[in-house]
Amino acid sequence: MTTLSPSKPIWIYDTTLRDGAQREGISLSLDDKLRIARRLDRLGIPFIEGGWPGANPKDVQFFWHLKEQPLTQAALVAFCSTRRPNTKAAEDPMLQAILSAGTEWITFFGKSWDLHVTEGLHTTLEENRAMIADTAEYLRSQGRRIMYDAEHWFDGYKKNPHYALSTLDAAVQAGAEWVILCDTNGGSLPYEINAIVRDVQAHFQQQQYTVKLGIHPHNDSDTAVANAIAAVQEGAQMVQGTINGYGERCGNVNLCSAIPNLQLKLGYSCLAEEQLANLTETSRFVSEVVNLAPNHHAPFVGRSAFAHKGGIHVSAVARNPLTYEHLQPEKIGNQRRIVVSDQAGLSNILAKARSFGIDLDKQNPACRQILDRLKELENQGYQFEGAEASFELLMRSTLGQAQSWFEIKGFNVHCDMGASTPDPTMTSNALATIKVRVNGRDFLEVAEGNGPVAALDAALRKALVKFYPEIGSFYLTDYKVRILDGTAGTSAKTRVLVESSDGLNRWTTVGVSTNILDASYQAVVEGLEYGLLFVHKTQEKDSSQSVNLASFG
Ligand SMILES: CC(=O)SCCNC(=O)CCNC(=O)[C@H](O)C(C)(C)COP(=O)(O)OP(=O)(O)OC[C@H]1O[C@@H](n2cnc3c(N)ncnc32)[C@H](O)[C@@H]1OP(=O)(O)O
Ligand SMILES: CC(=O)C(=O)O
Repeated sequence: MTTLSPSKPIWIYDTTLRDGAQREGISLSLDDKLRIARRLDRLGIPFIEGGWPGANPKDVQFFWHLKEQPLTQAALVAFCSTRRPNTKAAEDPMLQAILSAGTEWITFFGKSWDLHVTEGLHTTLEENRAMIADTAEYLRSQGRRIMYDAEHWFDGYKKNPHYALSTLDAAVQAGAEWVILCDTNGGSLPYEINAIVRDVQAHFQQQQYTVKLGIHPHNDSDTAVANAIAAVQEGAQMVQGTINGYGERCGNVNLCSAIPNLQLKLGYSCLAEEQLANLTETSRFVSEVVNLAPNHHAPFVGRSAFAHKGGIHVSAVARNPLTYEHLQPEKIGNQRRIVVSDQAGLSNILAKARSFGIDLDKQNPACRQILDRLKELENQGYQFEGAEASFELLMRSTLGQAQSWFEIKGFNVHCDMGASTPDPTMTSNALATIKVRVNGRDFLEVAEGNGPVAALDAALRKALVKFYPEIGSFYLTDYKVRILDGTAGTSAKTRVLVESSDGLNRWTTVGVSTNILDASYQAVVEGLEYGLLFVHKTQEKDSSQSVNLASFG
């Protein structure tokens, strides 16, 4: 079991695999669930809720897999509801399925709000209390440890505090070790959380309960993180939430924000310090597995969370990062980024040069030339913040450091779009001819493609791969087109962003023209040039390292 520092421990309970999977657009396979569980286990999350065994075959298999090959640190938790009204807990098939999952811990949820009891469950207030107590007692009698999720706690308490508190009494007196107050509809604001958690603490003290308290906020009012913090400040010791805030409707509390706020700002202990530095990677891993694009602007873990764009900011951050950063990005495994755009100043150029391994000094007049060229091109429609490879090529060419790998002497693309009903078996409808000069000699190449850009790209590679075999491993991973002046109709200027890869690294280049083919051509050519530059830079670095090592040998 995970051990936390004794100073102000907060138990993090992850429900990405259950409540997170209730988000529209997420559909996890068994393998996805297992991969996420193991990653959260490595991160040191103490409680991982795996799902609702019995609700679907996948969740049954998930618990079965983890029974065979258990997690190493975390306690795996099975989730379910109370028994059905007017039945016996021992005869409830759903509770039998939960027990078969074989976990030490079980979380079950019950109704706190009288409206839900009478209108949702269609039963009496008394029977609902009995359902809670019987479920806890039965699961306890089977040797399990119990957490009780008080569904709709805050709404229920606001409407009928006396009845709501009596449902908690039922759970605690029947042996629940934790009571978790759920803001199920996500409508509460932090001041309400403060006041209500304080009332619950007072009630528990009066009853001399030793049960521990947790919070499970949803984000419908965009205050889930603030609500979790408010509850913790009133004495809650557990936060139930999800990675990246995934969850039904607007999501659950985002653990990637709650954890660093609690730990780095308020001095609570949620994760081991060295594990906190894996939070960014975990956030991105989970977004990859659930197949949702990461939110670049997410606080703490987003790609842009520490990205500086304005020249004034970059200049100050270069002197002292505290000027525009609320904490050190490395603490949660993120990193500072400097973005180049028409909002840049010389400081952005210098910072970028450093990151490219280019030795550049503010006194060098080329520095201002690069900045002016950047602003002029951005004014024409280029966008370098999303195309850093093109910016490195621009910088090197202004500094006279560009290597001439090849020169395009001309190209021609022919598209055959004549057929009124396209033949689905036809893989090619475009033909590109290109003349390229390499090492002082001209070469003519022809290639087909299923579109003009594909044909041009194929012809170019065919001409170059003889000289630069590494080009054989480059491929296009993304192609984006944006119309820059929408009112100009089909004669509008277009910006094309091309992302290329060598299987390990990715880089993006940009082209702008009123002719979409010309814009694509610029971006594709720069993609190949940058790929060659990158491969050669890496080889030089590797060989200089081996020379250094040899000199130590
Ligand atoms: C706040 C939360 O996030 S709670 C978790 C919500 N998550 C899910 O619902 C996902 C998993 N759910 C499921 O797979 C299914 O809904 C199941 C297997 C649980 C139940 O399926 P079904 O038997 O077909 O019932 P259905 O989904 O239509 O309705 C839910 C039933 O649970 C009952 N129920 C709701 N809350 C509770 C509770 N706390 N205790 C006992 N029963 C409850 C409802 O009254 C309803 O009963 P009814 O069938 O007698 O009308
Ligand atoms: C239990 C739960 O997920 C909720 O009330 O939101």
